Amino acid sequence: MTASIIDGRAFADGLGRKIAGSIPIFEAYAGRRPGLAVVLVGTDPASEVYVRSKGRMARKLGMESFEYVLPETTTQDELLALVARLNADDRIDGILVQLPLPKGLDALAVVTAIDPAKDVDGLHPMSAGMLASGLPGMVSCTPLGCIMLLEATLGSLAGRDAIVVGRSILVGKPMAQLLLARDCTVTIAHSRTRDLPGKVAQAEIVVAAVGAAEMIRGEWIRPGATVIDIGTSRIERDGRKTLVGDVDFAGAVERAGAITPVPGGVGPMTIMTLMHNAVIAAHRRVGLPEPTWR
Ligand SMILES: NC(=O)C1=CN([C@@H]2O[C@H](COP(=O)(O)OP(=O)(O)OC[C@H]3O[C@@H](n4cnc5c(N)ncnc54)[C@H](OP(=O)(O)O)[C@@H]3O)[C@@H](O)[C@H]2O)C=CC1
Ligand SMILES: Nc1nc(=O)c2c([nH]1)NC[C@@H]1CN(c3ccc(C(=O)N[C@@H](CCC(=O)O)C(=O)O)cc3)C=[N+]21
Repeated sequence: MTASIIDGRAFADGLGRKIAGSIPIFEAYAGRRPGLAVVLVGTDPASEVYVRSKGRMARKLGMESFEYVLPETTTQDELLALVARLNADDRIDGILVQLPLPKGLDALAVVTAIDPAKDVDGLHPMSAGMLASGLPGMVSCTPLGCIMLLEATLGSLAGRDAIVVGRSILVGKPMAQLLLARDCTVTIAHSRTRDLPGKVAQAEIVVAAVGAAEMIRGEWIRPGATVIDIGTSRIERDGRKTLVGDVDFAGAVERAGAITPVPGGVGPMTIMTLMHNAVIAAHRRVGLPEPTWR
């Protein structure tokens, strides 16, 4: 069996067209465009690329983009002051603080300072609690994009056995919550999990969010399973730098029913679901009914 490839880029393009279509309607009502603020502290080159592409996409869809690049030496108080200013700024509907932060800065304290109504990353404890309670809060972009890809591939997820490898606040935990809310039976694996290969082998849905290049081997995959690869690692292969996922793609593609590639799978969806969340937040903030794009 050779897996079908889940084309995250094409799916993201389609979602982007729908989001762009809703923005003139918002603008006519609110008298402004939805605004997204992205904050980057320090000069990590990969983060700079992502922050720039987020700003570019926001403008392309017709939103207003506010980008803040702060020096590595920024203090906790300075960062909190910026967050407070963004919270108070009515032109801004969504705030994303790119993680990880430089050493010495307390990410949880910064994230907790964000107005939950503007928490487009779904990182605030209030957002996590809303998700766990089944209430309409902001849902972390990456897991949201993965759910959209899974439902587009499989239809209903109800009753399926799913494993999420990784339990971070940004990715693994909200991913597991979203699968649970769609009536999957969910296993959450992490660095202390025993017999990961055996547990992966039972799953009809495998979501990998570890950050370890190709650690999930093709032989582990249950034949016909749907594989969503969130990980992105830059490695050197045959003397060239390449971007690979957490899944051994070449092996898994021989067994899976469907699989996301890296690049071109979850990554482009993450950027688009960030736009999605910013536009949803904008509608909620001005009291407009939320558009439904699915
Ligand atoms: N494509 C995209 O849009 C995005 C990609 N990413 C990528 O996804 C990956 C994960 O990101 P993130 O969740 O933030 O990373 P974290 O480092 O915060 O979390 C990694 C998780 O993997 C677990 N883990 C580590 N080693 C193993 C192992 N050997 N076996 C099983 N589990 C293990 C850790 O377990 P423990 O809790 O026990 O330490 C932890 O829960 C990264 O590569 C990141 O770059 C992230 C966001 C968006
Ligand atoms: N607060 C916060 N929220 C995040 O969502 C967040 C973050 N911090 N820190 C870093 C991770 C990583 N992340 C990615 C986004 C897009 C691609 C992406 O577009 N990848 C392309 C490839 C891009 C390339 O070639 O480098 C793809 O997979 O096709 C990847 C990774 C968001 N993250």
